[in-house]
Amino acid sequence: MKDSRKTRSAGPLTYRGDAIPATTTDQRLLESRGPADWVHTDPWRVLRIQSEFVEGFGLLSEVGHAVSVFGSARSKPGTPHYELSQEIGGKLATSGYTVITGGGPGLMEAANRGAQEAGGTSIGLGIELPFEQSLNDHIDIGVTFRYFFVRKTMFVKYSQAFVVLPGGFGTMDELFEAITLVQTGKVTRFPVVLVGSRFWKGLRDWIRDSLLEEGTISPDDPDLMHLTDDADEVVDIIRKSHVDLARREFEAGRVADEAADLQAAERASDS
Ligand SMILES: C/C(=C\CNc1ncnc2c1ncn2[C@@H]1O[C@H](COP(=O)(O)O)[C@@H](O)[C@H]1O)CO
Repeated sequence: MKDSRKTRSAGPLTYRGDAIPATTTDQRLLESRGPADWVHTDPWRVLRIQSEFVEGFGLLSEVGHAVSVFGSARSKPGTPHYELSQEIGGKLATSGYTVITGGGPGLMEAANRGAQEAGGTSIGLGIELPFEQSLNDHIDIGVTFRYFFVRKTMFVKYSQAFVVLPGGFGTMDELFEAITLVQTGKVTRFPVVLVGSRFWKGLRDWIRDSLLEEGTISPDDPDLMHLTDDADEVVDIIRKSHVDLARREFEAGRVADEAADLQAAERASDS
């Protein structure tokens, strides 16, 4: 027999008779303005962190093959490193790679600028900092993160390679995070290319003379980083590794559309 009591739906829920709440969910949402201190609690932060992942994945998941370029926020236009970063951004773009940077000034801006001027896609993953700062003017797609660790996940997840130009603590942090992920096998798919042999020589020597000597790294570990001064070589290293990876994946039968990926990588390598 049909239930003749009054009925109320609340989303997927159905209430009948005395079970019907006095107010609707919307009414409660719109009317209540209780204490606001809960927005500064960790459970709320977890939701904000989650929403940053959602925004980042949503924005970047349809971006094609990409390379992240890191380097000093302080280098000025017209300096040799700025020009080299701009050239690298341009060459990556003409080779079909989207260029991703931290979206800030200096060598990030230079790489975005090079990519944009070459007609490629230029992405900036900015970070909220204690001082006022906006994304640089050479970005086609940008997002600003609250949390460094969420932003770092985006660089690694959506890049085919890391290119690291001279920089300060921020750049070192990005370099060593990438190298640690490669060393520990958390990522297997990308080369880390250091650009600027004069700048990086001291670090390379220290890695060999101190870390290797002390046995705190393995003999092969110094080779996890490529070193060059040449924009064309940066692109060559990345393409070769991309083709090798696509071939390995294809041979392992891992991804259904890897054949198309391999062809694309080989085409890029031939161009
Ligand atoms: C110092 C100034 C602005 C800083 N603005 C930044 N915006 C975006 N990303 C940044 C910024 N500063 C550091 N980063 C990240 O670290 C790397 C550069 O840091 P470094 O210490 O300068 O080497 C860079 O790759 C970013 O991802 C005002 O000019």
